[in-house]
Amino acid sequence: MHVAVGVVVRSDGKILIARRLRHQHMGGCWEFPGGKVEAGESVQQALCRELREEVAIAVRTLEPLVAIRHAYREKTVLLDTWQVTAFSGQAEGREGQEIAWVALRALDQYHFPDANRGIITALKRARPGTAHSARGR
Ligand SMILES: Nc1nc2c([nH]c(=O)n2[C@@H]2O[C@H](COP(=O)(O)OP(=O)(O)OP(=O)(O)O)[C@@H](O)[C@H]2O)c(=O)[nH]1
Ligand SMILES: [Mg+2]
Repeated sequence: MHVAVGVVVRSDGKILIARRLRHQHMGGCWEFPGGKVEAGESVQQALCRELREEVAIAVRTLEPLVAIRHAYREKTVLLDTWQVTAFSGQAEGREGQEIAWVALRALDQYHFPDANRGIITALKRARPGTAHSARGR
């Protein structure tokens, strides 16, 4: 399962996380917002759509962070993860989910699915790069 995942970074450096709903896979865990890439969609398009649907933000620029393949007992996911370096809108949990803005060093205090370990490691290593436009992809 190909999943578009967004690490949304605010100007103060804090990162957007959301809490998965009880009935979902990994319910109760915190996540970086995102969702499945649908047929005919690029990963960037999926990411823009999911962030609008789930947390009401419009992506302006993004850059690749890391892709993590992880096998859960029930399924294997490819977390195609992008850093969102500019966006507009006020984040809110559009599906009734809790959201939080947290500092990178505070992420360890939240419980994420096992697959996310590699994302957090990559994030800690990440250096500012060249932002790619979200348009025209
Ligand atoms: N969005 C997101 N999904 C993650 C993360 N970590 C992780 O293991 N996943 C897994 O990736 C899979 C797909 O993500 P999703 O459930 O958000 O997909 P979606 O928004 O299209 O869901 P839907 O089927 O309710 O419409 C889930 O099995 C989820 O548990 C993460 O940080 N963010
Ligand atoms: Mg989702």
